Amino acid sequence: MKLNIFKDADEAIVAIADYFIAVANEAIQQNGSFNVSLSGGSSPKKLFELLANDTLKNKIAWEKVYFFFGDERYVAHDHPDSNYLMAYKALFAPLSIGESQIFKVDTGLDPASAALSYEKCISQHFKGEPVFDLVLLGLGDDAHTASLFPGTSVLWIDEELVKDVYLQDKAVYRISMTAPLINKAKNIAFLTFGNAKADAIKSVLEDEKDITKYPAQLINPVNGDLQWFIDEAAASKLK
Ligand SMILES: O=C(O)[C@H](O)[C@@H](O)[C@H](O)[C@H](O)COP(=O)(O)O
Repeated sequence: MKLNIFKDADEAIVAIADYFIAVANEAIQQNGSFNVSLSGGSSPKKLFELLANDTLKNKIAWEKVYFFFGDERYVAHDHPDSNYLMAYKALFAPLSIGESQIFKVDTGLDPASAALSYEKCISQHFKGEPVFDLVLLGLGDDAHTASLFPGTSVLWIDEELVKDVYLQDKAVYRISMTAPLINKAKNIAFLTFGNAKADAIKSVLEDEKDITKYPAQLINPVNGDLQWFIDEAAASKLK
């Protein structure tokens, strides 16, 4: 695991953008394509916008990139909370990414069927072992990642690749990749910044192992590389 600490969020975002480009080009050179799972929430928005800007957009052969989602809110794709919608506006539309390259969660199905359908979609795409070239992750201030939230049963899944997750406190469903799927990836990278994440990062990286309280501790690639891209504010509680 490599912990990269930057002065501020913008420096962390520039660094992870360069990392994204390097991983993408290595995958495309080796296998002819780049399979990436995008994180949701607000943290990655500026990363996506940076990758799509005039300076960086020509660094990757985007027609060889296939996009998946580490998790999705159980809402329509035009709902403001949709992770797909955020990525569409910040990345897919500016780069004119073809629909055939984007694998959305079918939130038109019931939650359990949406999860099963997404799992089948992933398995069919990889025609076997689903090994992402890169999984981008964020971290919640409660130490969740993707939709692996504290105290949820999805934390104990060791078979399924995708699961529906009911968040009782918010009375909403999420659809999430499971830790076993994420951990198959060749590269996993967290992008996390801001004071609000300092306690969670300290718990995940330095506190006792307790995945019920700190689900992001589940993230441990089987054979791949794990990197954190954080700013000094988020690192402020680390020893
Ligand atoms: O759908 C989501 O919300 C994400 O996948 C989630 O795991 C996110 O990465 C964290 O909650 C951090 O969210 P912020 O980046 O908004 O702080």
